[in-house]
Amino acid sequence: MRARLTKLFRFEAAHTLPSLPEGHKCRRMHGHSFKVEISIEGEVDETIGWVYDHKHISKAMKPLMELLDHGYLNDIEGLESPTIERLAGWFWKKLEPDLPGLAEIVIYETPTARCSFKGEF
Ligand SMILES: Nc1nc2c(c(=O)[nH]1)N=C([C@H](O)[C@H](O)COP(=O)(O)OP(=O)(O)OP(=O)(O)O)CN2
Ligand SMILES: [Zn+2]
Repeated sequence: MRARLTKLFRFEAAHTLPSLPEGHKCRRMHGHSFKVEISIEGEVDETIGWVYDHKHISKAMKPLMELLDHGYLNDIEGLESPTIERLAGWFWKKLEPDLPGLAEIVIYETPTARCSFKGEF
């Protein structure tokens, strides 16, 4: 049996989008309550009944959450122009080495806007 396992995280952060045209409201510094869904896929271990302990996802995310939460995203290496697309790619590169079967990352920037990414660079 194969299954997909998803863990949800959230962080608060400020950003600007400096590449946008002069006058665009997103060039002004502002903040979001970001939500991040990390999904892995794999075979379910027949004895234990899980793909792997979702604690592994939390452990891999901990240093990233500490870096991002209440931070200014533009100051973080690789996030100089922090759209949700860029954030999704950034999370993928950071997490892939530690999370076997990483399948999808979804970033919510507002209640109505999200980006999903499956590792296709
Ligand atoms: N493709 C993307 N488009 C936009 C991004 C992004 O990362 N990728 N980001 C932004 C800004 O961060 C902006 O702050 C988002 O806020 P807003 O435009 O107000 O978003 P809403 O979902 O609330 O927009 P409504 O259309 O008013 O519902 C902008 N675009
Ligand atoms: Zn924004």
